Amino acid sequence: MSVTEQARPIEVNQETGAAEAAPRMVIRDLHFYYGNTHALKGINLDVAEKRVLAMIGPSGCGKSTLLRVINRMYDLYPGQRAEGEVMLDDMNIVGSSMDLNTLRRRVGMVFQKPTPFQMSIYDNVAFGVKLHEKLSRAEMDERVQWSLTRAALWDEVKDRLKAPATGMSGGQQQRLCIARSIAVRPEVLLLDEPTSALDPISTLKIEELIDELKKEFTIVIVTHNMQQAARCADRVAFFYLGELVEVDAAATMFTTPKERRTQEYITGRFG
Ligand SMILES: Nc1ncnc2c1ncn2[C@@H]1O[C@H](COP(=O)(O)OP(=O)(O)OP(=O)(O)O)[C@@H](O)[C@H]1O
Repeated sequence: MSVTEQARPIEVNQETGAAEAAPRMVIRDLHFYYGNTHALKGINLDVAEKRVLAMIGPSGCGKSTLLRVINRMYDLYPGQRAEGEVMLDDMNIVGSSMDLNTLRRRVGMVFQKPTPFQMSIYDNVAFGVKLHEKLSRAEMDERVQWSLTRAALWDEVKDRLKAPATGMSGGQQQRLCIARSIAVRPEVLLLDEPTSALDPISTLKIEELIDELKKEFTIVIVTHNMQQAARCADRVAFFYLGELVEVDAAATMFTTPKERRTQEYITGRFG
């Protein structure tokens, strides 16, 4: 039996005995190298469907690297390589069998700093959709509205869809980037410190949005903010020096972590 097959059974919560959500993505024995730097060391992790998984850990522990592997962004850089499995259905993202266009449609990514394109609000959202689908004008209008509504932005921008996206506030730009990502209807949404450049009110809006989005999408968020992880995540994974130290339900992780290093990190003793 392969390691992937072993991972398939639905997890059971040890305390309640209830079945957890089935894994949408299954990561097995994943290693990543930047040249000679061994940045991820044998990661095993299930990402449950329509749940929020937060990845936490001190700077340099490999959180962003893991997101980059899931989206195969390292493909562009010679000298960077991944070994192991990141299974989405029966496709290994790390292998070259999944074509990059398909991967980008199925797995969306939002970065730390808002990165709107130099085009109108409407075109920002429609851009990725045009690459993957042939929609009529009316269908595209509907998709743009659907995405902006889900990103909690529609009411703020519906009267200025043709205005340049660069004229929006930082918080609005970040919600636009989320709208752009979900417009292609990905299965998994990766958020790399999505609120670190935002003010508290915009941060709160994005956190509320994450709570809504998980009804339809599987979400992985990297955050340095423990309160944010506690507020948004169903499960939390703690990384240290390229290893996954511990993963558990958010409530358990922040009250009774099993490992001393986790305890020290979440109580602010290092990192
Ligand atoms: N382009 C690169 N070339 C070489 N080493 C890199 C590169 N990017 C990251 N690393 C190394 O890989 C390790 C993991 O880095 P990564 O950026 O994934 O950490 P992180 O946990 O996301 O950190 P942060 O919280 O500061 O963003 C670190 O040791 C880092 O120095």
